[in-house]
Amino acid sequence: MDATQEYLQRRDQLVREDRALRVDASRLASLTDIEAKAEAVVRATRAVEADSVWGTGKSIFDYNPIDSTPNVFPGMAFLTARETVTKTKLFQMLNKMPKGALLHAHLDATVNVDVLLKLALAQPAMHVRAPARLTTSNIVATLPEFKVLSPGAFSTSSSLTDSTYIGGEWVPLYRARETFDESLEGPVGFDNWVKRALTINPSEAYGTHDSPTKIWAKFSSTFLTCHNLIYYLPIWQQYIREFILSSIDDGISYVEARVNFLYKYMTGPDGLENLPHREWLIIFDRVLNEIKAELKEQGRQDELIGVKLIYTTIRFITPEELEWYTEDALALKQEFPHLIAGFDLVGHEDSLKPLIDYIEPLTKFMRRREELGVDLPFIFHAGETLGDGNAPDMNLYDAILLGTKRIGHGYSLVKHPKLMEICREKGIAVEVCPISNEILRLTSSMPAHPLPILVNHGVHVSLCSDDPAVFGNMGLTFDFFQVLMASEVTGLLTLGEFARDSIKYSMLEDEEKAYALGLWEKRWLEFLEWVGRTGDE
Ligand SMILES: O=c1[nH]cnc2c1ncn2[C@@H]1O[C@H](CO)[C@@H](O)[C@H]1O
Repeated sequence: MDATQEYLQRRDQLVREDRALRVDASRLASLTDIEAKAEAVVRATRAVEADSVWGTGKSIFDYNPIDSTPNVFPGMAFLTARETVTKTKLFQMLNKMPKGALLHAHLDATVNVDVLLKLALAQPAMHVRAPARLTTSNIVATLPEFKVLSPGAFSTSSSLTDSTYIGGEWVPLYRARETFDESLEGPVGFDNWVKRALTINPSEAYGTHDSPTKIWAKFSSTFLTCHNLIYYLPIWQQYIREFILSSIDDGISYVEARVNFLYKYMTGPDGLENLPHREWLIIFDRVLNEIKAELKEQGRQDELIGVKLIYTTIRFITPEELEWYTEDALALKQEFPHLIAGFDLVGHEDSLKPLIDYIEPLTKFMRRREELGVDLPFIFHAGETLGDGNAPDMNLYDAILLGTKRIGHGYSLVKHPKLMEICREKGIAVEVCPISNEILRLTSSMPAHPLPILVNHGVHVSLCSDDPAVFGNMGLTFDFFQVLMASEVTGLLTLGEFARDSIKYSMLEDEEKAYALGLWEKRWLEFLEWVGRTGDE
């Protein structure tokens, strides 16, 4: 062997050793022909598009002081890349991939805003108002407010833009849209006004609100605005249906969705806000069963394993108030054991209460769980921060000590070698939300995201969309795409490993899990074969 050959061998060996802990290491060690072929097709497609779609075609020696061509690169900021992404061959391939489970999504932000608006417009009881008549000069600075009024109390007011509109008056939603003034672009202008309030746009994320705290102010306002649209039973039941069906369309076969139980009641068909949490679950169960029955009729029952809910409330409540919620969650779990998967506290970690502030009610909850023999695990958000040793970063220690089954986000986990080791040993997977982290300004783009650090340390992850209606990353294809573009080590088979892990680290019972994995493996194999064939075309 000559010196070069020997060097190359040592080089290969070092790379292998360095990558030995990776979550995909054992799978990559021996590939079937089908796996190897699909992997090669995806890598080749990515390489071509890295140039043809995401390249600038310029060398670093081509300096032009007034260059204004757009700044494109693989894994670039999602909101400016989105349209281009959807046109790529790679995206179209990934769209067909069986994704496994979606383990981290806040139900309030899971239905496309166009669809939500359409559902709301069909409800005569849904009203909208603004603090003053809307004009070209105030519309951008004004947020809509929605409310369901009781049948006897419908408003006769007809326009938000007419000179007769008195600020604060309710207008039926569909009428406010029909009468929206031409100077504000009529009904289309109305739709855009509502949609702007429910989503984050690129100029906010990358311009005016380019810091975690500023973008969270916008982000929080989207939840306040959409609440009254969603938590009206006639809409809610259609909303859930839409969420489940659109997830199936994206190749997701199982979901654990976080539901915000902060508000104690939802508005019923009579316009009264009086439906308690258990009614929500009764409806949820009904919608889920209807969908399962329809799928079965169509011979598609294998496309949906199920949907479970993670009980959440928000980290601004007092520790005393938390006791009400933990008791509520325990009661719901006892009544609907098949529907409730876990318990979590959500909201902006940087500014709200850390887990340690709730340690009394949380340990009391653990005792109560034991007494009642109820299996209701913690699945905590923790470490969704840029901080190092600050309160949200310290949430990671508490989440782990409290026995969390998974970690939501865990963005700062890579700073903690001991905690990563514990995650590895105890099988605590991290719900990584790549696009969410980028839009909420923790990372400027995907190449700067810490995901490869977790993967290289052998910490298991599942990729998640978090709040797709607000970010525009509906389904899981966008998150899988961004991750694939941002690493040369990660390939299709790594994505497959993430999908497999999303089922393995779900809260499904052992038997359900084995069944779900079996179905996924079957679809995965068909998908790999299909990808391979596209390489022959
Ligand atoms: O990424 C996140 N981290 C923490 N909390 C979140 C995130 N996305 C949404 N919510 C919280 O979930 C509630 C709706 O269910 C919202 O109030 C929002 O604050």
